[in-house]
Amino acid sequence: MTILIDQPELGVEAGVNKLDNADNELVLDGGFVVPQTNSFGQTFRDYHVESERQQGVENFYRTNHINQTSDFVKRMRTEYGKLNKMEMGIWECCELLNDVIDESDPDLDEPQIEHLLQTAEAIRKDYPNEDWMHLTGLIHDLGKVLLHPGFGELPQWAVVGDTFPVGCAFDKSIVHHKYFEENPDYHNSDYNTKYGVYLEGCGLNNVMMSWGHDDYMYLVAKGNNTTLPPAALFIIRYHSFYALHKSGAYRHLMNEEDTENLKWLQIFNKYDLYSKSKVRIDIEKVKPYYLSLIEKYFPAKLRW
Ligand SMILES: O[C@H]1[C@H](O)[C@@H](O)[C@H](O)[C@@H](O)[C@H]1O
Ligand SMILES: [Fe+2]
Ligand SMILES: [Fe+2]
Repeated sequence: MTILIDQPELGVEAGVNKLDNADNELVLDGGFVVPQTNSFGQTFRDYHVESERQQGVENFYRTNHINQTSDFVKRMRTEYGKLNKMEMGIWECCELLNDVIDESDPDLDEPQIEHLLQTAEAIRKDYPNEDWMHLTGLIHDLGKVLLHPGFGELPQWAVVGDTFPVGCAFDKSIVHHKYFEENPDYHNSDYNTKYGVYLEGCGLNNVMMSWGHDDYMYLVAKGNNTTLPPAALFIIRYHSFYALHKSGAYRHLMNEEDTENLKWLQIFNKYDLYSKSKVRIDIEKVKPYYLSLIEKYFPAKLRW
């Protein structure tokens, strides 16, 4: 059963379907107003502006780009696909993320649980009837538990940051692309062409993505027989694939189903990205609603 409770104020003005309001803030499909700047007063996803996080984020991408090889991804998918690391419920996992900070993110330095709820609540404001999207917002980053000791305490470069296909050429639109020059796959002629090991229109399901929280959470959701719709699984799996959903690269690998799902991902992305603000959510107040969604779409305990 889904419990309906009042949605707390998110601290944003109600808007209508228009592009700009008087303060030049982007207004999305409903009431959620996109802020112009992140918590640090900078524009979102600016990887070059001088800020307290810039150097750390750039170092992060350097190690990430050097180490994410086709071989590495194969090993990780096999190992973590076993889902034999832990047993726990979805909410338990949200709480585990309480002390995780993401070093790849120039826009956010808050505990992850805040980000999960901010995303979910922002979506709920504009899409009140799509409860599957609310839950997708809540769980999309849960794969970051890979950073925890119980999961082998993987390094940040193997868990967070934007993702990209391995096994074919790294697109120029990928953040800090120059660091791929130190990745062995960059010099491997099987892997460094436009198609690499893939065929035109083969479908993203057949493409190996750099290893991280997206693909892991996808494996967890699928392996535990979630009843969430395919679009939700697509969002979870590719939400960090900015080269695709923001820059339009790698479309030659997509099939028709991917094209349909991509529309939902692009809607989702606005809430994932622009809800990163200092707006606080009263966790205890919204918890009963999310527990009811978890019960609707997941078993009580999952294998991780
Ligand atoms: O730094 C961020 C963060 O790690 C997000 O969770 C991920 O989805 C983004 O793609 C990434 O750029
Ligand atoms: Fe993410
Ligand atoms: Fe996120």
